[in-house]
Amino acid sequence: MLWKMSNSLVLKIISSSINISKQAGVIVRDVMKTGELAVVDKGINDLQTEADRRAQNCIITSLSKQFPKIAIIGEETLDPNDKIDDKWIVSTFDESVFAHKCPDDWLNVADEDIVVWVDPLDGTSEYTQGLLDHVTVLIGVSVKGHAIGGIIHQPFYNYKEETDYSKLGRTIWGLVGLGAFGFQHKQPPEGKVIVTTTRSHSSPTINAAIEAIKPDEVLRVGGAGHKVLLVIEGKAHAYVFPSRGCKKWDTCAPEGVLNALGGRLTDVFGNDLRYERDVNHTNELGVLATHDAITAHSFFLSKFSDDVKASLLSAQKSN
Ligand SMILES: O=P(O)(O)O[C@H]1[C@H](O)[C@@H](O)[C@H](OP(=O)(O)O)[C@@H](O)[C@H]1O
Ligand SMILES: [Mg+2]
Ligand SMILES: [Mg+2]
Ligand SMILES: [Mg+2]
Repeated sequence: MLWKMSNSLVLKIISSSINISKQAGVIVRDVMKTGELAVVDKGINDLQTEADRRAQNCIITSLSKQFPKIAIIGEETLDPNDKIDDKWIVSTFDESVFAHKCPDDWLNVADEDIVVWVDPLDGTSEYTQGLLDHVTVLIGVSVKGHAIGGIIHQPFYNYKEETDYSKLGRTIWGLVGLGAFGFQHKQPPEGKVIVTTTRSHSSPTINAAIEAIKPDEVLRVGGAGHKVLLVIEGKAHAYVFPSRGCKKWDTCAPEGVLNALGGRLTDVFGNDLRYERDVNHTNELGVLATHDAITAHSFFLSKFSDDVKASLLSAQKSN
């Protein structure tokens, strides 16, 4: 098979990132096992633990060794003298990815058009509180500013049933043109509206926006990756976050997976998020993610009032 002989750069990045995300997941579980989280307060309601630091080091070192010419942006600012253990550097590929033919759009992508966005541990606050299924490792791939694929690794998946730490975890990945793998894609229930939103960064604007939707159920959970998992597994129709605060490394991988499945992630005005290397890291105009790019997305967009939009614009101006 010809494509096996010449795997594209994009497929190689996805394939390598799957194995890297699993190693980051091992690190995240191991730090939790030691109980020594070494928490650093980065700001209001914004924590960093030893697991965030070690996992980012593992991901960025591994990716940049394999792909020295692409841009890689991670959430954490690390001490450059912090060297990592060689055993954490991943140089293998998930071969199952190469069983797929690379979609034509990604066959000839140049290194300089790629930016990989890394959130080594999404849901840090929930991690410190023992809400372990809210935690994900996110590696998102963007091409010319668009999220086209990503990996969402959930290191503690099944932790309530499985007591053997080494058997925990699952890895979901997707690429536009191929679809998404590693989970059961389900449509949310018809005849009712379920939204997922923040549990720890609520505000009057967010609450007003949710009330306007008149949902039957609101799932208040942590983690951007986790909320998008709820959407793609049919547990929620939409992830609604009309507020600043969520960053490009929170949204790139989930958006890549959603895009691969026919869903959509935009700001509250319906504009695509941009992922070029020099963009503002903050998603200033909020986030809306839905399971269906056309009908559901327009439905939820139509529920954002002028007041909600004005509040985001004025917060953007004052920053
Ligand atoms: O990677 P961390 O810092 O844990 O990422 C944060 C997000 O930045 C933040 O938007 C999420 O907020 P909500 O859960 O309140 O939506 C937070 O859970 C983490 O994912
Ligand atoms: Mg953080
Ligand atoms: Mg995050
Ligand atoms: Mg993080």
